[in-house]
Amino acid sequence: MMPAPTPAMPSAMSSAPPPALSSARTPAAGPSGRPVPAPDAPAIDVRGLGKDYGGRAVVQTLNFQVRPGEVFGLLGPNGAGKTTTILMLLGLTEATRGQVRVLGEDPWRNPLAVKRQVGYMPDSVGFYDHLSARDNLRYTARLLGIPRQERDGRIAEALERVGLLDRIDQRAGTFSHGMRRRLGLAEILLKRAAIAILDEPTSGLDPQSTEAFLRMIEALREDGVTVLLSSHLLDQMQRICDRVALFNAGRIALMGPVRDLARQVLGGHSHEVHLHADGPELRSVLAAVPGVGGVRVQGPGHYVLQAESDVRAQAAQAAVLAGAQLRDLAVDTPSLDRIYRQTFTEDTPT
Ligand SMILES: Nc1ncnc2c1ncn2[C@@H]1O[C@H](COP(=O)(O)OP(=O)(O)OP(=O)(O)O)[C@@H](O)[C@H]1O
Repeated sequence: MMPAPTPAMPSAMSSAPPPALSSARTPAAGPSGRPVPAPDAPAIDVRGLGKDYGGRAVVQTLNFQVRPGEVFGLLGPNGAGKTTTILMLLGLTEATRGQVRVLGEDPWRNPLAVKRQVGYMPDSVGFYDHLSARDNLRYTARLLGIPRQERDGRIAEALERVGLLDRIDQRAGTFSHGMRRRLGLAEILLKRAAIAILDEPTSGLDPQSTEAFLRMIEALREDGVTVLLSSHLLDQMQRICDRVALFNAGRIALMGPVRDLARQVLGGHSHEVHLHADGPELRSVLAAVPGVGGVRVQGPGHYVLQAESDVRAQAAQAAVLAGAQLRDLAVDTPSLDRIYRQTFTEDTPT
């Protein structure tokens, strides 16, 4: 493969075989003789997974499943254990405990079977700097065994999708950080991987490049690719992830769709409506608006409504009918950053 700064794939397994995962496979065998994953099996199935370095658990005991076609985010601060988890999913480092199946395969026992179907973009993408984008991808295409007559067409298609077709003959060594990331994604597209694993995909990108990259990840989802990504940029990822696992100190502290996490952490509500109005005491009027679960007064004439949905219109109408003069109205759906901060300041794991 290309000279990415990642450890080499292990060629043999060195631990006792783990017990079979309960639902990840059907007993049927495919043409290779290997078990074929059931159609409803998770794309990635992680059970009790952990990793120790020097006697210290850097990944504790993870349990999560990623469904086919889902965009799943492993999110948390630097050093939380996200990259170590990804390396275990790829069979690039051996788990100390627990089990992983990627498309029904054990990545430590069958790293090549996993590698065939999984595209990986590491935190720092490595290419042959003296070669053009086209030649870097030709090299990859040869390693992937893509038939010669298909290679150039697929390379052009992949580069077009990441917006690098006009740079096809430019040397990778002259590419900016953002362009290298896009070239990394082109490699995954070239491979037609069923799963894309992206480590910190938008780290170091300016806002415009970040936006472009997020759209490219959304396009992967539209293609039915399962995406697992890691990031410490929680708010950027909140938009594109179907579900997130929030990491803290090697553990998943919260997992689910962002809106569910907001409900869990913010007292059962997913929206806050801020209403500023001059006039009579409005608290009881606003509390009676359908869908409002609670009202707090945050300052003079500043009411905060906790609700299950965006109730701005109903709240404004109720305030005006009660004789108030509306000054400002806004809705706030809590950001992942806020959920994270709130969780870990109130409940800091040891
Ligand atoms: N090969 C190693 N030997 C010893 N400790 C390691 C090794 N690799 C990672 N660690 C430690 O494991 C912990 C988790 O690191 P990891 O890289 O998985 O975190 P991360 O969440 O991906 O953060 P980052 O985004 O900074 O990479 C850190 O404390 C790190 O120092």
